[in-house]
Amino acid sequence: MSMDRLIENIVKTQNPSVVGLDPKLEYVPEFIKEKKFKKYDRTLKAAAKAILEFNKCIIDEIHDICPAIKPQAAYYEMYGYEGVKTLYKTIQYAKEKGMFVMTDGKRNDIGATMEAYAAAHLGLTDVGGEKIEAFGADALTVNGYLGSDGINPLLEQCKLYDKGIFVLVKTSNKSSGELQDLKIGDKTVYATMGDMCEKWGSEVMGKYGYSGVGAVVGATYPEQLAEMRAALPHTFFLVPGYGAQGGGAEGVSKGFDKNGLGAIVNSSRGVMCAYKKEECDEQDFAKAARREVIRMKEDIISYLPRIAFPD
Ligand SMILES: O=c1ccn([C@@H]2O[C@H](COP(=O)(O)O)[C@@H](O)[C@H]2O)c(=O)[nH]1
Repeated sequence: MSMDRLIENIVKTQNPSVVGLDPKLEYVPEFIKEKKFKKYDRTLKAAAKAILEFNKCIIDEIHDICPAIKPQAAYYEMYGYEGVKTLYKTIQYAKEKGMFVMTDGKRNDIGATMEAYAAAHLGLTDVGGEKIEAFGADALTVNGYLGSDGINPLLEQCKLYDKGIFVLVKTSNKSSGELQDLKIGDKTVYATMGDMCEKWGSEVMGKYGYSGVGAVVGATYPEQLAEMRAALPHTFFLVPGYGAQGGGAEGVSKGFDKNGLGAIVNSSRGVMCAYKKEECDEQDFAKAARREVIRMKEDIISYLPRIAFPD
């Protein structure tokens, strides 16, 4: 199962964190932008090329110490088809370097449309009998609130092509409680969605005790992370909200199990913009990203047992 590959990368790097590549053009150093503007003018193509160079430089610096990247599709779609091409190239580049790639697309729709999303992001697209990889991520974030019809097509692709999904359970944003904290009987909506993840995941169990169906639980809600960790023993957590959104290492430690596994913590702006925070030479942006990945890893693992495969 793809979550096994993620776990193996985490154990190898001893790092339970993922770098979010959400590259707004304003995060890209001037020297890269100027080079691309000179060649392509101020066009979407120039922006997309600048972002690709930015991403590749960061991946080159971190792939040996970081298990995964999480490109957020919105930041590529905003640059049109050129941006989408950069998303594809970023995914392929990171995979070539051995990183696990989770595309943050938060997709969902009715079953028939979901089959198309599943083929696009996780499986293969049928072109007159030829099966072709469209984007080729290892995992995709999804919205489970349409129920099983929207999840089953993804599970099919997960089984066929060794892929995974992360379902929104308790999101990191301030207003997440407006709906997710409401009660259905004596259970919250997010806990109900968590239970559904365990059920969906039972079809795609991996060898380390976690299934191919993960859950998104925000770093900004440590109590709920602890509650979900106890309630969902087979569900791996993607934990966004560390750093820029205020989540901290002690809080996120509640999402981990006794082997230091069970969760991976995301930081996007914190890593991409580390060079701005450090106020170092912008030519050093990728090295600053590496320093931030190391700082974040040390911060998180200081609250965890040594990361190891389960007995
Ligand atoms: O509940 C959620 C789900 C997804 N996200 C995404 O994670 C990153 C966070 O970026 P930072 O810069 O580290 O704050 C971003 O892609 C969000 O779309 C989330 O924040 N919360």
